[in-house]
Amino acid sequence: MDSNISEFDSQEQAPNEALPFLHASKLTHKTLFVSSKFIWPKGDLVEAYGKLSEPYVDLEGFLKGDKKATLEASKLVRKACLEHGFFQVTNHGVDQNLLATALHEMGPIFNLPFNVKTRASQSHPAKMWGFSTAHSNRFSSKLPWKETFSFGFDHCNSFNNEPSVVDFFSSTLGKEFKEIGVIYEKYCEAMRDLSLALTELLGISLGLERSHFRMFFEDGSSIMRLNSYPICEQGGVALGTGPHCDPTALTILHQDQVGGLEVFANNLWHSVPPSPNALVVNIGDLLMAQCNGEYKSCVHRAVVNKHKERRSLAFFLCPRKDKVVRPPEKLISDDESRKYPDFSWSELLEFTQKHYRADAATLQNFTKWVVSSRPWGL
Ligand SMILES: C=C1C[C@]23C[C@H]1CC[C@H]2[C@]1(C)CCC[C@@](C)(C(=O)O)[C@H]1[C@@H]3C(=O)O
Ligand SMILES: O=C(O)CCC(=O)C(=O)O
Ligand SMILES: [Fe+2]
Repeated sequence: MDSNISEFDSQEQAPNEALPFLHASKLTHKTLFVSSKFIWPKGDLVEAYGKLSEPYVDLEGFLKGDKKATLEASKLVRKACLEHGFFQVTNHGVDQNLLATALHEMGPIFNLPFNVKTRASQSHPAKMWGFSTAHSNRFSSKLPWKETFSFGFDHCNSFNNEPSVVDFFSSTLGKEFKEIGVIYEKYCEAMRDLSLALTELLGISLGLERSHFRMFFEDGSSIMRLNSYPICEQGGVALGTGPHCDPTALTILHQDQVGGLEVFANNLWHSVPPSPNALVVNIGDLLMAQCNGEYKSCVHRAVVNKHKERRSLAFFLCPRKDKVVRPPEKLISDDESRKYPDFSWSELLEFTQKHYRADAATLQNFTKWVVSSRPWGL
């Protein structure tokens, strides 16, 4: 992993030469060549060894309040989180039509004309919302082979000064996108409800009050990201999203049936074939810090596809920005065993947006960065 704090600080904004290239490949559906900016180090390109045998957690009984089913589900979640931080959930209660519609409506969004996308692009590297093409305005190498559209979702109706999803769509994409904005607002509401329910399972699995994490997140403001991965005929050198842990707490990913998500476990990459009735869940850095490293933040990536465009929707659960991340006493044997400093979500988020490109070692490097800047240390 060659990204480091100074690289991000020192580089000037990358010229947008990637933009025409990506659009050229999309327009002609033929990849002319892969610009060197999209080529990843060989260490990041090691092929997957096989399929991941992650647990499929059936949530039906848990969501109905069945005590035995809840215990069973929490045991499966615990096993997955101790191993690699990744599992899938079935009977999750999210409306299948809403899931299908949210995936389908990504078409009109990503097929918008170039000038509309440019107007709705992330206006400044530190601004997270809107379109981004290969993050070419933020990075100058190892560009991800993807277009993204990101927006915020306030769990409690603009408590965190986030505009509503509907207002964001209308103001950013145009009034004709109001109805699509309603769909994504409903989608985010469903993801909020499911992710908060999952925090209860996580609390139970750690021997905490089931409300412990729910209370920490319920008045938060989460990140919603639509990912479009264009066809890349020259596979083997580019990556849709490079190896990383999500800096956030917990991610619920809904993917189409193309495939490309991979998880790093037992020192090997494993593919995660899409499962039509399941949603992917992975633990992020924030939750790993909240349990003092007991659960693993999932290392994952998205590989490119030579024949088909791939789409996914990622809901990243986040608390309020001023919330301080500190493990409960029950999970800390003594002060010496603290692996991470107390920090606010806004500190970690700002670190990933202004100083360090999130990768598979974000939390470790954030810890070094924080401890070096605080005279009292950890
Ligand atoms: C807090 C965040 C930063 C990223 C979006 C959310 C959660 C996932 C992060 C990300 C996807 C991890 C891989 C690198 C990244 C730069 C990307 O490829 O998009 C990350 C996101 C970001 O910084 O925009
Ligand atoms: O699209 C995928 O399969 C993974 C995307 C991802 O990991 C992310 O956006 O953080
Ligand atoms: Fe991710």
